[in-house]
Amino acid sequence: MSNAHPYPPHLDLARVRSAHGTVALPGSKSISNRVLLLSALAEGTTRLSGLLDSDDTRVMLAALRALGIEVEQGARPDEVLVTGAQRFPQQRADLFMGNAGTAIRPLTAALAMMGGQYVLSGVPRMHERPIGDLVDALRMLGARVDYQGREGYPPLAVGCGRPDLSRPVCVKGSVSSQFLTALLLAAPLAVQATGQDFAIEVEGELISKPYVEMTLNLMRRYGVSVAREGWSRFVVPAGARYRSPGHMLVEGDASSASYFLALGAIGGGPVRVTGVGRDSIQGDVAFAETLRTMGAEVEMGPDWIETRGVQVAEGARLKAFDADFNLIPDAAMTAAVLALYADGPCRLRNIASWRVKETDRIHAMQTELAKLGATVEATPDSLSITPPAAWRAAEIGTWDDHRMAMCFSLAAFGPAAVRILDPGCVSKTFPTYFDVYGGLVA
Ligand SMILES: O=C(O)C1=C[C@@H](OP(=O)(O)O)[C@@H](O)[C@H](O)C1
Ligand SMILES: C=C(OP(=O)(O)O)C(=O)O
Repeated sequence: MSNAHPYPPHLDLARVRSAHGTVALPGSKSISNRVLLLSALAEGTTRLSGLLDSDDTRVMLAALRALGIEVEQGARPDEVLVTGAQRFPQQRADLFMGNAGTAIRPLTAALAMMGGQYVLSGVPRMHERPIGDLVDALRMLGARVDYQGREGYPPLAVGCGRPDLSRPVCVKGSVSSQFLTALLLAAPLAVQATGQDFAIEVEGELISKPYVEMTLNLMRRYGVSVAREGWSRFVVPAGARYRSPGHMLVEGDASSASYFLALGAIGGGPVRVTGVGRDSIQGDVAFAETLRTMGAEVEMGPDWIETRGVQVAEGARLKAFDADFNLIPDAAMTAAVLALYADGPCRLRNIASWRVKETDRIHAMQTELAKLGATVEATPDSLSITPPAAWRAAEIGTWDDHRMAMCFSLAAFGPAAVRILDPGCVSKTFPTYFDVYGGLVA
């Protein structure tokens, strides 16, 4: 993992009035880490193009290499060739997963299905992010997974259990959808041994549903079709086995797109992002609809989105909103900062998962928006934001959360000076974010 942060310890944002231009998006984090794992578990070699290069994908790549998977650089810088092994060649490894939920959760499930001697750990915050619901499900199957520190959290030790997939397993879906995603992705590794279908039942409410849809879509491209009954039961067929599709093009990241689409909505525009559009398999493209309800004009093609809007620096306002953001938890942070420019109080509902992500995002967002002069009320699962009557200059803490840094860049359209602390934390998913941002605003 590169620690070469291209940014200084803090960044004083230039006050800006307008935004326009076109951005070719970096690859989707969620798709990149899924297809890296799927390719590693598939028969054959997969050429992955458009892969994201950031902390989250680097920890996944390093883990796969440590597990004995052959990964070669492709002909282009954003291309790798992954040669799959249906089992990981290395039976022992210590794997550092940074703060990447999309790496540690699916890998834990895959390693537990195979058995071996593995340790998975991460940065201190990763050791505060829950994984107990996944571990419970894996143990129910007979896998061996032990906590090395606090019960319910990484670091984890995976041992040699004997997962038995002939009975259904239950997993809770209310804390993170990544636990269900992890079980789905890993199931074909053990289902072959049983000669029977394997059922996963979801207990309680499932959050962040579009990410599960993305998992199913990508599994299909690798030859495994999962049958389902709504969101409560998923059946992986007997004999399921991953086969390389040969080539996979990773879409641009729809969550990263949200910052630029927001720039078009508050800086006049037009701002166009390329790499995601109408044909995307990422739920966060629905953020374009959120912008529409705030008054922005949105156009979409198969693989691009363009926004135009008002100029908030000239005193224009976005329309206030009150909405359920459970389906787009990541892009929802962008909406929270846009509330600074709304014509009335705004509310984000059903976002409890924010509390267990890179930081407690409800608390972090409340703290930093308040510094700028907004009135913010938080509940366990919602945030109400009244735009500032009088803006105040602020040093914005980013809480080691890439999205805090990226979405607060939108505060530069306000009348007060804004300093972003530790802007380098964007390296989790978008190492060059502030350069791209700088190319769009004036
Ligand atoms: O499966 C995925 O790729 C993701 C699922 C979401 O997490 P939750 O299911 O924990 O909300 C999202 O916030 C995360 O950035 C990526
Ligand atoms: C929640 C996020 O990441 P993770 O994949 O680590 O859960 C995120 O990127 O906003």
